[in-house]
Amino acid sequence: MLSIKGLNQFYGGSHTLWDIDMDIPTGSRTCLMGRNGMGKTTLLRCVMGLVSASSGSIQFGSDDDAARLDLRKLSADARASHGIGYVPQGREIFSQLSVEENLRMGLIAKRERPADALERVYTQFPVLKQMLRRRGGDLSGGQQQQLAIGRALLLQPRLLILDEPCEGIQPNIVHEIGDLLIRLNAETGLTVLIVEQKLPFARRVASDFRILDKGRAVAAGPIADLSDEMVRHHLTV
Ligand SMILES: Nc1ncnc2c1ncn2[C@@H]1O[C@H](COP(=O)(O)OP(=O)(O)OP(=O)(O)O)[C@@H](O)[C@H]1O
Repeated sequence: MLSIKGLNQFYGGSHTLWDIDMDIPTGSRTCLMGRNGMGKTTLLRCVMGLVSASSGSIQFGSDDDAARLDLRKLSADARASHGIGYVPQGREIFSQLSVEENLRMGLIAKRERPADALERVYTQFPVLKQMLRRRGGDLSGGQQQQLAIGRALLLQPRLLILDEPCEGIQPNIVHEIGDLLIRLNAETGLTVLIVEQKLPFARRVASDFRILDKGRAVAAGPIADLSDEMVRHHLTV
């Protein structure tokens, strides 16, 4: 679904991502892990076109898709409309806009009737329907996260990328978000790429893991192969 090869990225003179090779299989729920500051958000932002890579390739499309897209040639907007949904770290809800207005911001590139797309999201997140007129800033952290995920799902992505969606959210909502990702993946085949530092969540929700350490991809495999040794070496603070 996503194939990254030889990717390097710099912030000014600071070399942040080093020769990253990483495959995200179609239909997987892959958890990108690593300690703080190791480059996880930067890698997601390279995929979304929000920071530019200095070299390497990022290909997107089904594994048997002859017409795979070279994402580095597309603008950030075009990447979203080609089927990549993104829930950024910190959610980026417009706090002065209503829930409905926040959702409509996700529909800008949509050809389908907005009402149908919105109804689909309300079915997945009934709490959003009850709160349509509330301001985004008045929602709890968990409700804001559901709003951010709902907004990303409006364009019916094939790949959903989430950056630490459970940060600052109460445990029962964290559990619900995990259930939602598992259900969407099972029912619609949505491929999920998630940055998450909480091990129990990763072990419950992910099918696969990838680890970044000091800007390098150092370990990968099915989540069942994530060993205590890898955790100690690359993840424990
Ligand atoms: N806009 C920026 N300009 C300069 N340096 C940056 C910028 N954003 C991040 N960095 C640096 O790049 C490195 C990787 O940061 P990044 O946020 O990608 O890591 P991360 O693994 O997502 O960390 P966290 O878990 O804390 O979000 C860090 O050293 C960080 O300080």
